[in-house]
Amino acid sequence: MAEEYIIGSLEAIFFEKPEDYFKILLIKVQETSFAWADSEIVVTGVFDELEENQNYRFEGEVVQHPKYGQQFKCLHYQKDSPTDRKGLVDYFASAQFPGIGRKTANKIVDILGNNAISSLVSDATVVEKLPLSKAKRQLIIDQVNESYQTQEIILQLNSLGFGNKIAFKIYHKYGNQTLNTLQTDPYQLIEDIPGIGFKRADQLALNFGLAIDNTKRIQAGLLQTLKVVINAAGNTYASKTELIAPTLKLLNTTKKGTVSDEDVQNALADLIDQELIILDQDCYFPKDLYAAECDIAQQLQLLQKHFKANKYSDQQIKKAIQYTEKQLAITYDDQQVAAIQAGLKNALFLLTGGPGTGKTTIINGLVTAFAYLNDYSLDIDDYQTTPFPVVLAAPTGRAAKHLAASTQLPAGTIHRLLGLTGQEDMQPLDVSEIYGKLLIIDETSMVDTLLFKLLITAIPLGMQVILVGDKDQLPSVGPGQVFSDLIASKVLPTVNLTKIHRQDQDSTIIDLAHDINTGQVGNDFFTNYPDRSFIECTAPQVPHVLQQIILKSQKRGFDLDQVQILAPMYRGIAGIDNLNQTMQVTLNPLESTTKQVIVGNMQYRIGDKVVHLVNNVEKNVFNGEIGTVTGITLAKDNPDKKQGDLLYLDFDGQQIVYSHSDFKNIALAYCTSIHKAQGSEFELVIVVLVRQNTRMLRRNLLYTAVTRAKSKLIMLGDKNAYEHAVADNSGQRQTKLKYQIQSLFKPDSINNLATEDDDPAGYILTLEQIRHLAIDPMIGMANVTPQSFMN
Ligand SMILES: Nc1ncnc2c1ncn2[C@@H]1O[C@H](COP(=O)(O)OP(=O)(O)OP(=O)(O)O)[C@@H](O)[C@H]1O
Repeated sequence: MAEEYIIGSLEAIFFEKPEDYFKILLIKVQETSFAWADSEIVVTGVFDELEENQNYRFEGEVVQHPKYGQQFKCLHYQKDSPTDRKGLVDYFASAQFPGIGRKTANKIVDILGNNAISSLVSDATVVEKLPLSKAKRQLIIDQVNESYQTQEIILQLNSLGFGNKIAFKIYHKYGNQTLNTLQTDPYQLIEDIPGIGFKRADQLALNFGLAIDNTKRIQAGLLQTLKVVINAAGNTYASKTELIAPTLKLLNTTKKGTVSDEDVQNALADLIDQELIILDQDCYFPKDLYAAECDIAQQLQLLQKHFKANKYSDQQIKKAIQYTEKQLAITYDDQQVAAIQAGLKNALFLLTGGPGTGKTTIINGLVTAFAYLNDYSLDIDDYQTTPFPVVLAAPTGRAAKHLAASTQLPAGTIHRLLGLTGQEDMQPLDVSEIYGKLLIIDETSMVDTLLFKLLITAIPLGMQVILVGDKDQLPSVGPGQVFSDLIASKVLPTVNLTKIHRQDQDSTIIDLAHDINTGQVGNDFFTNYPDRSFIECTAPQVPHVLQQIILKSQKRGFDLDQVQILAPMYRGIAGIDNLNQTMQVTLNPLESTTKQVIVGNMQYRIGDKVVHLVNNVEKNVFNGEIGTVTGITLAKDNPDKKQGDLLYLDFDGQQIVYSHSDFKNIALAYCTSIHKAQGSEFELVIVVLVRQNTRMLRRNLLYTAVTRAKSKLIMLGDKNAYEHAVADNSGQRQTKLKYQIQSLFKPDSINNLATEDDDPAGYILTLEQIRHLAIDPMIGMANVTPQSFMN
């Protein structure tokens, strides 16, 4: 269909969404290619900055909006440059060209003719024909370029396959150097423009005829490989071997020539010279991760240096602990007392321990004792004008809520604390400074190197910091293993809690977690207890067995949100994707009247359990949070067709409406990855490990999965997959943070309280042979009622 057009001036911008340049405009019509009786028309589309009263030419089509009637949907637009004598004279004599009056404007049009603007845009040297001062000539070129070159460049970017949204981003970055940059160094776009990766830049480069062995291409290939290798392994650096071969593979995919090993080695040396890759003792770092590890170590040293040691006497601390014990009606054991003392005495203190060892109990104790020593009120209402002295934060929304509930104090996510939206395209340079006297971070093992760097550099000197976590859990999703590196440095005050305090007579889950942690698959590993059972089955049997378990658990009173299935991988018959489909069919089947929204190969229906995949501070939902679909409006029933289908989601009582562009941020959550469940706990956890997952199976993965279970645990799958997981303690990542810290701290200068793990209280029991599929998965859970979980 031929495109229609409108020429008209901008009267008003009704609506705009700056993040994706979408706007709704009211245009005063001058000319149209179609019949239009009104003097105005509404135009919608993606636009860069527009000037009111300026004439534009819009190309596109007339559409019928169900509510607002006929509108013009614009696909391309440009400033409509005057091409008649009067328009041109008005233009050059306007306020845009200070110092040029009508007389000079007439002269300009005499010399350059009615095509004056296009001549100036396409060839700046024509300005020399004008009998004007150098400054005025420059003014004319600058103004004309600013007004008219933009659209030329956007049109060219469009013709290279960039949509308007990304084209505007590119143009804003490079201005009138856009086309030059694209032709000479398209790989620069990977660094500068979020959304452009190596593949797209390489396509562009090869189209522009860049040689296959061009140094910039090889360097971009190396940087891309480094990024991929690091993200896949979670390390903060790569070895040379990890870099060279995959880079060659990446670059030699075209038939236009080959890149040699020597070319890659030379390009690598160049990148090191330019400090775009940092080489430190055979380790190749991306510069941001290298800098982050150095900055973390330095900031830790600064915090330590500026901390007023011996602020409180031993006597004062003793008194504060006695007060706290009385206040909280508790008697701390020796380890716990040591932890509270260390937290009060040091600039930075690390507290680690497995489930039930009293981490939360100590956070509460520390806050109470700290407030007592400093005579601070812990009543938030007393802080209308001054910041609350104790700042509590955690890496996920759920962990933050848990922290707030267990301390009865305000707690938020680290992102919110730092003023990050969670959708930053790049590592932000600045974050909000933290105000307060004591900072406590829970679930620190989930914080990656780059986020930790932002956090630690936002802490004012003099503020005390307590990092709490379980060092044996999975490390962060992003590169690094900050919490365990800090502990492993052995130069920072640390207490490793080993005594289990949870007094649950029948609970064997915590013992199992501790066994896993010490690498023991005792004979009772696969035994069924009142609170846990194991069902042996192969991958193809998993979906059916799970169906039976879930239906039974429902009969026994477990709500859907109390039960969580966890698996390590997405693909395969026992993978997360297939298990979600199976569970959806079982728990929320499609019936003739069911409304559903289809997104790729996923369907969402009212009642479905969903997980949020990214942090969204604006909507106050975070990566890993689990919610429910509570409503659906299908596009066909939505008067505002532009919105398409809508999903109404409930995250912990918070209602959020999601339209099409948000759907990529959610997934079904009957089954989630173990990583996504970090920082959350559920009454009943069902873990699925099968032989196909062997590549992923590590001790810390199974430990993290098992410790998500509050009261019931069902393990499902291949016995040897579990045995393999327990045996494989190779979950350590490659980082240099530990060494960076050690290089700045003298080991003897710190009062290191790290306690070695006690000898594991081993349960050496005989292996019970189970005829698993015949076993009731809820074995031992017969007396469970919903009330069991209410207390
Ligand atoms: N000294 C103590 N005396 C009595 N009970 C204690 C003591 N320390 C901890 N507890 C109890 O032990 C249980 C576990 O403690 P807490 O919740 O602090 O551990 P945690 O390490 O935070 O566990 P998780 O990581 O599983 O949440 C709680 O019920 C707590 O009240």
